[in-house]
Amino acid sequence: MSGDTMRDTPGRPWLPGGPAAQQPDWATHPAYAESCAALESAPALVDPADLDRLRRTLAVVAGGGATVLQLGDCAESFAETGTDHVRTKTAVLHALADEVAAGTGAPVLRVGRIGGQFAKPRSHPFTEVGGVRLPVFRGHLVNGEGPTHEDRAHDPRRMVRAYRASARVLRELDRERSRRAARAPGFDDGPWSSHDALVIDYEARLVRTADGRRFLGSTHLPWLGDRTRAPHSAHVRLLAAVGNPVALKLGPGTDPAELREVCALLDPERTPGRLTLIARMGADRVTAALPPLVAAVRDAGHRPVWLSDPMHGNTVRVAGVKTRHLTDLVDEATRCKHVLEQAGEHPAGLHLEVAASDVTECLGGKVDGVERLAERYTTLCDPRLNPDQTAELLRAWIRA
Ligand SMILES: O=C[C@H](O)[C@H](O)COP(=O)(O)O
Ligand SMILES: C=C(OP(=O)(O)O)C(=O)O
Ligand SMILES: [Mn+2]
Repeated sequence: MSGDTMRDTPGRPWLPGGPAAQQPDWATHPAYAESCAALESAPALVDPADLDRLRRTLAVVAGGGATVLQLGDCAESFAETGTDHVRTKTAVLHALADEVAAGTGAPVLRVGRIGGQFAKPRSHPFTEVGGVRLPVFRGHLVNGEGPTHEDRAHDPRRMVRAYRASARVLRELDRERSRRAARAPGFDDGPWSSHDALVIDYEARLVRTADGRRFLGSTHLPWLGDRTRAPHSAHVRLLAAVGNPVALKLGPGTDPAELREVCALLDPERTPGRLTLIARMGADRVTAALPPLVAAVRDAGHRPVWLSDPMHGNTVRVAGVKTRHLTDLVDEATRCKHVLEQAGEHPAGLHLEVAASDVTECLGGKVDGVERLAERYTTLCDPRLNPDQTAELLRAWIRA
């Protein structure tokens, strides 16, 4: 995106109507209009032909012929979008996916929470740091994590920085996919990008048209979080209007009738590979909460890819620190697998928050006590597994 193009040829935005939860408060910022215009005239970050390719691969997954590993940071950092960072992250994704492929005997589709995972829905708008009340950190697309009012201010210029950071990452993913395709043509296993399509100002201004069809130009596989998937929300209207494969997070409060309504809006033609549903119920709730949802979706004729996110329903505070117990994650992932198998569905894989380095944010494996959490606790938002903990979880899931 060159500066000149950004200013001289403002596009005509397509914007979804409807209420939008969890949005930044920045419409009166002096740089708001200019930042939106910059995005409107910027090229799409993904190729629409790739979106069809990914959808076809997801259709293979939905039919039981492959599994999916979708993982990465809870919140990506602008500071970790250089080529070396991306290569380190994709190397971890491939190493873990290769283990799953060896363990299941089936190909593994590799999807990162990467190349745009810069916006976070939060439980509370404010937080207290050292006795000072500050706006909560909402991801680098919206504000900074520093504990000052200045850093926490919502700044629309960050949308342009997010676009540029995503462009760097996605270019590297494209190169990586081409290298893999040249080495092993056939099953198109990625790595593909995905993120929570949370900030409507950003996402809607990256909607583009190709061959008369709209597509979301910010990522390959956008998902909607558990807090933003209401049937007539701007978020659902946004994803209903674009041709990308799309995903939804489903928490324990998901109502089967409401889910059917959303699935009908997102997947009216029952297109194989269009819809991925990610259960994030909590280890204690998945066995009761998931079966009615599986039945509702299937009875309505959809054939989604079913994934388990065992992270977001199992966050706890231990000695004031946000963490997750690996044992809970194993419990939820394996229970989810059993529920899906009993319902005659393919347990298609896992959606995980994983760091590319040896962090100490979740309890389990070598992180064997609360006192160890402080050693390398570097996440910008939720606690991530390190690669060893992830491998342990994957082995348990494969065995279950
Ligand atoms: O990543 C997901 C959410 O942003 C996160 O779980 C919310 O965390 P919070 O409850 O600390 O706001
Ligand atoms: C916010 C997230 O998840 P959920 O919407 O499931 O809470 C996330 O994946 O980081
Ligand atoms: Mn998270």
